[in-house]
Amino acid sequence: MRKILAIAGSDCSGGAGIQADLKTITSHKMYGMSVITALTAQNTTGVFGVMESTPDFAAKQLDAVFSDIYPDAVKIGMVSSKTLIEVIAEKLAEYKAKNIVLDPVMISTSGSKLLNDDAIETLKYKLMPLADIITPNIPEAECLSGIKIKNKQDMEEAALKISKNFPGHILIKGGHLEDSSDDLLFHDGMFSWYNHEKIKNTNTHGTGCTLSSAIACSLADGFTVAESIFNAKNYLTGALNYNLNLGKGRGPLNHCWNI
Ligand SMILES: Nc1ncnc2c1ncn2[C@@H]1O[C@H](COP(=O)(O)OP(=O)(O)OP(=O)(O)O)[C@@H](O)[C@H]1O
Ligand SMILES: Cc1ncc(CO)c(N)n1
Repeated sequence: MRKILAIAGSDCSGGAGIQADLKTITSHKMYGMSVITALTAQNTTGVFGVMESTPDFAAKQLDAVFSDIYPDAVKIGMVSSKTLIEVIAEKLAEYKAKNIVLDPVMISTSGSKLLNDDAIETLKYKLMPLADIITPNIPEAECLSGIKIKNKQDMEEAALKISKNFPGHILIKGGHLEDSSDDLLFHDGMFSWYNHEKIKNTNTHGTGCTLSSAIACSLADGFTVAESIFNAKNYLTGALNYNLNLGKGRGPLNHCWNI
């Protein structure tokens, strides 16, 4: 049984965060574990409150997991503060965690801030170096690169800029583009595009969390990063295509589609 650890925030409405991660991991028939970095009060319409874990308590959770059931892959999502990022980076290095997928969560689909401004540098220089792959969406790639992204050419330019500080795989997700949702992978000087038909479904809450967890599952199974992205996109397409329609805003995905 493959074991996957998700380090992320809780979304009480079940669409994003730890809930999306654990649903994705279970749908892959793997064993999911969680280190919860924050509780959020949110639903399909917005984020109404955030209560962070203390850094000490996050460290205790990481010790409890790593000292007992060593994960085959780790997905990192929402980590909102500098001190939390620091403690997570220290623990992942101490335990020599492998197959690390970092989704640098900054803002929710509904537009709420999930990362403090003073934590961006720590994310860039302490957590990113530990990751095998980072999966920023367009606003996150803009923040990491300092480039305004309006089209696919800008995505390539942003990836090149991010690669100056990060040698791993950079997947810029295109879900926020108007006329496509193509994702760009940059690694070792090479661009690869994951072209995909844009599905007519506005219920996209948790797509980013789902994609990064699904990538972690395939990495744990021994697939390469490029293969893992391909598998994860297939999983995500199934969950989006189901057209689940819950809540009054941007609803969640259906993780039961392939069980
Ligand atoms: N309408 C769509 N049709 C097909 N794929 C989509 C669609 N919307 C998003 N995706 C895919 O979902 C994944 C996540 O993309 P997106 O850019 O929305 O991430 P995100 O903003 O981090 O997600 P989240 O809503 O969880 O914050 C990408 O692989 C993207 O291509
Ligand atoms: C807890 C959490 N993590 C990530 C996101 C981004 O979708 C969210 N909305 N909530």
